[in-house]
Formats: sequence, C-alpha cells, structure tokens
Amino acid sequence: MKIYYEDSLPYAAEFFAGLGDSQVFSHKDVNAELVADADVLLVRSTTKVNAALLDANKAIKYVGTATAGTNHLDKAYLQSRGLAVHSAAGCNAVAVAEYVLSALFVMAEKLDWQLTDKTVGIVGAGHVGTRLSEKLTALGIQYYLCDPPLADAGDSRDFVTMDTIMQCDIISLHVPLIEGGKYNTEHMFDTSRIAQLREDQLLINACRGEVIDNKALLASFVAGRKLNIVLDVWENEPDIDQALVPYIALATAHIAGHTVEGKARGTEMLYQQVCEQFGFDATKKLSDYLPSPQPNCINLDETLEGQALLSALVLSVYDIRMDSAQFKSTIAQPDQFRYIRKNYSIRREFAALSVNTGNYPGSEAIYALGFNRK
Ligand SMILES: NC(=O)C1=CN([C@@H]2O[C@H](COP(=O)(O)OP(=O)(O)OC[C@H]3O[C@@H](n4cnc5c(N)ncnc54)[C@H](O)[C@@H]3O)[C@@H](O)[C@H]2O)C=CC1
Ligand SMILES: O=C(O)C(=O)[C@H](O)COP(=O)(O)O
Repeated sequence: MKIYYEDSLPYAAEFFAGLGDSQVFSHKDVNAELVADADVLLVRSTTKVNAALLDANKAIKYVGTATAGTNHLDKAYLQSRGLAVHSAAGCNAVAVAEYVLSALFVMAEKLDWQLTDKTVGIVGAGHVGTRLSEKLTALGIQYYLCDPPLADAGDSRDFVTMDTIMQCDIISLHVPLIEGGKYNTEHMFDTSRIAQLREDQLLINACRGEVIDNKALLASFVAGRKLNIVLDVWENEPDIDQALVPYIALATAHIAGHTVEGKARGTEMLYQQVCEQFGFDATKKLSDYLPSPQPNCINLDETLEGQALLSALVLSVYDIRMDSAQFKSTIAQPDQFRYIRKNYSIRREFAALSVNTGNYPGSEAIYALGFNRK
C-alpha cells in the first residue's frame, strides 16, 4: 500500500511506518504525477484535492486532511470517485479557543475592558465554538451562540440570531467556508454587516478569510472607520491584500490551530481512520511522540489578581502579540505567509502545563481553563 503524506503533517513518518510504503511530498510542489500511484493521500489545508490532482490516479482508496476545515477538498469530485471526505474535525479546536483567549486579554488591556462586563457572540458552535464557550464560562464571561444548522438539527443549546450577535461587544467567527445555499458563510461579513460594526466592538476571525469581505473591510478603514479587528485568516491566502494588514489590531498567518498538539492530533486522527479502513490495529498514540514542554509548570504571579493575573498566565503560555509583531514586520517579504505557517514555532496547549496556584482563591477557574493542577 502506497501512503503519500504532505511534509507538514507532524509525526506522519512515525505513525504510518509499517502500514505500507510511505512517501513524503512537499506541500510546495505537489502535483498529479507525484501522487499518481497513491493508495492513501494525506494532506493539510494548503493542498487542493480535486480532479486535476487525482484524475490520473486509479489506485486511490483514501483521502484525508489533517485539519478541521475541508474547503480545500473538492467534495463532489471525491464523491464521484467513491471516496469519503476524511478530516480531523476537532483536532485543533482547543488551540483556536486558546488563541482567541490570548487575543481577548491583549485587546482588553488595549481597550481598558473588564471582560466579565462584556458579551461574546460566537458564530459557529461546533468544535471550536464549543471549546471557546467552555473557556469563557470558566472566566465568567457571558457568551451567545449562533449556529442555524445546529439549531435546525435540534441541538438543545440556546442559540441566537445574527442580529443579537451583532449587538455583542466581541464577535468571534468559527464557521466553515460555505459558498452559497441556506447556510452560506462566504462574505458573511459583507459591506452591510461591516458597516453595522461599532467602534467599541471587537471582531475576531479565526476560521476562513473569505467569511469577511476583506476589500469591504479595507474600504471601511480607508474611509476612516476605527474598527477593532483580529485576523488569523485572510482572503486569497497566501497572497493576501497587504494593504489591510496595518489596520488590523492583531494579525497572524493562519496559525490559530497550530499548537504542537493541534497539528499532531490531526495526524493521529488520520492514522486511526486509515487503520480502521484498511484493517490495521491502531497501536500508536500521540503521547508516544509529543515532547514534554519545558518548563511544564508555571508559578502564578501572586502580586496580581483577577483579570490581570489570568491575563498574565494565558499570555505566558501564548502571547499573540509576538506572532502579530512578527507577521506585521515580515509579511511584505516574498512567500512570507506560507513560510510563517510552515515554520511555526512550538506553541503548547494549556493542558500540557501545570500551574502552581499557591493560595490563589480563583484556582478552580485556572483548572477549568484547561491547565493541570501542580
Ligand atoms: N485558523 C485556524 O487555524 C483554524 C481554522 N478553522 C476553521 O474554523 C472552522 C470551524 O472549525 P470547527 O469548529 O472545528 O468546525 P465544526 O464543523 O466543528 O464547526 C463549525 C460550525 O459552524 C456551523 N455553521 C455552519 N454554517 C453556519 C452559519 N451560516 N452560521 C453559523 N454557524 C454555521 C456548523 O453548524 C458547525 O457547528 C473550520 O471549518 C475551519 O475552516 C478550524 C481550525 C483551525
Ligand atoms: O484545521 C483547519 O481548518 C485549519 O485552518 C488549520 O489550522 C490549517 O493548518 P495548515 O493547513 O495551515 O497546516
């Protein structure tokens, strides 16, 4: 069995060793000839899987993306080939939720906000939206969920409309890119909805760039609007409209899901699917490979309390300002968007770390955020 995997799948060599003839390929130059005899094809979001890539391949039996989003897979084409759409849904949901928390604490400091006085509108209540809601609950921050597909499907949670979401102090977008139809998300934030944004609101997009009309957003800024925007994803990646970058409060290169665990869990999930489909025992697990974080225990700064203490803790694990500063200072360099994504530094999830909470009275909130007890 010939297994072809993209070079940006961490631990793929380890997981797929022994399952067949494994072959790594560069995400930069994947083409139909390279994968013409693949039985199994494993990719991430930058490889488009469609007729152009697979028509010449008559052997393919499994295609999987080690990511949550699947908009880079031509689902109709795969269905026409009798192939299921395999993804790693949820693999990096915690990573994105923790990215959003870092952005919230940084923007709260910039805007002099007490987050427990604010409301968060979560658009898309799937894996990421749900993890984010759990972390907001741990922080005592009120949130609302908007997810018409889940509401229509009978999900028992309370959902609100986009009109209510647009009244929230913070709006965080976690929907798939759906182009057209009842649940269209392409340009969900178009000229009209962007015009509704107040200058005392915060909009975060960590799902897909096309969910916000970037041209309309830029036009708003050029017209003098002073909007608070955090973007991890951009239209037309990796060739984004760089004119937009200076206006964005926190700008990153589609790395919200890029914790060590989030990327590696994607590989693990595809390994489990391949083992199931081809009748192998899935004996390997992520913990066999994940390095222990150094240091793995954090001492609280007990000179702080409340939001300041929690902010210091979260930012000690992941400070989005570092990524934003690097992004803004280097994005004009050739191929830089792709370079940042494929060479992203080691960022760990809260669950990899223990916290010595000492006598801090709010320690339960810290554990509810995902940190371990010392
Ligand atoms: N920036 C990054 O690194 C990452 C980005 N993503 C993106 O975020 C998206 C969400 O990730 P997950 O939560 O894991 O996916 P998911 O599929 O678990 O959740 C998406 C939710 O959006 C809902 N939805 C669909 N259309 C909607 C609409 N019109 N209005 C409101 N809700 C709608 C769905 O019902 C679903 O519950 C992914 O599809 C992917 O594009 C995901 C992980 C990492
Ligand atoms: O899982 C998703 O969906 C994402 O957006 C991933 O963060 C994309 O990761 P890469 O494909 O950029 O490695």
